[in-house]
Amino acid sequence: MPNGDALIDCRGVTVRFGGVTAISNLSLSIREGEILGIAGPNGAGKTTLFNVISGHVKPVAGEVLFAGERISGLPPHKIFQRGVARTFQLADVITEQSFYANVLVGAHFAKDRGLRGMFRFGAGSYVAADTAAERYGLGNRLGIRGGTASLFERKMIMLASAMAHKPSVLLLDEPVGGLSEEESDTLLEHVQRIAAEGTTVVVIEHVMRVLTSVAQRLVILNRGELLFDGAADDAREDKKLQELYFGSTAEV
Ligand SMILES: Nc1ncnc2c1ncn2[C@@H]1O[C@H](COP(=O)(O)OP(=O)(O)OP(=O)(O)O)[C@@H](O)[C@H]1O
Repeated sequence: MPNGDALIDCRGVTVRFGGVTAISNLSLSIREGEILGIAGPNGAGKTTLFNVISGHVKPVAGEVLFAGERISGLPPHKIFQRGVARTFQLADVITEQSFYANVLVGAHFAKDRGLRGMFRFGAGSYVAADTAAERYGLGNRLGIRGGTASLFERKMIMLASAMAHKPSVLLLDEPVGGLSEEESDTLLEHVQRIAAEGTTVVVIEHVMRVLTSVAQRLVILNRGELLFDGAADDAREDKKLQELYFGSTAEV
């Protein structure tokens, strides 16, 4: 359960791409232990927000704090090593390497091993990769080449490698997009378990009924600004949202 402390604090974050303002002076706290859902129409700035938190995009103004320390400005691998892991909207794997090697890479680079340790997989990485591969249902396909993985398998490989060293925060960018109902349910069960075991989870998802089935709190972005921040149950009652979001293109 959330204990209410802000684990990630975005303060006045602005991101621009040329003339496009993707995020505009956004302040948002992600509380320790919660599952936070993020929704919003196409181009609202959801993925950009993840990119700022994970260090893939630098804000032109504002800052991001993790556990009270500024992480904006750090490179992505340093932020990952601090305990902020993520998955990507496009489920990508190393196609020429096995399922196992893909997970092992995540397990290895989740820790800062210094210059010498960086080039050698140690026992700790293997143990973490073994455990994560088993946990995320990859145990009987470890030797298979990544390039042959189905969409669901690619998503599970990404999840296993993000989770191998039990990060404090997991950012999931449209984790169930393209999956069958059964595959979505399996993935969402993993998400619930990850949260129950103490990792703070942030999920971007378009389909509101998927989002409200896992998230206690919802943030809705529109044109880079915060449109709603509150209990998932209250989102449907919000008049502004009904007009701008539920009434238009969003699948409910
Ligand atoms: N690397 C980039 N270069 C230029 N413009 C970008 C870049 N990344 C995002 N944008 C623009 O920033 C805005 C926000 O994009 P973002 O991908 O964050 O939205 P989103 O809410 O995740 O959308 P979707 O639901 O379609 O994934 C959009 O106008 C997008 O075109």
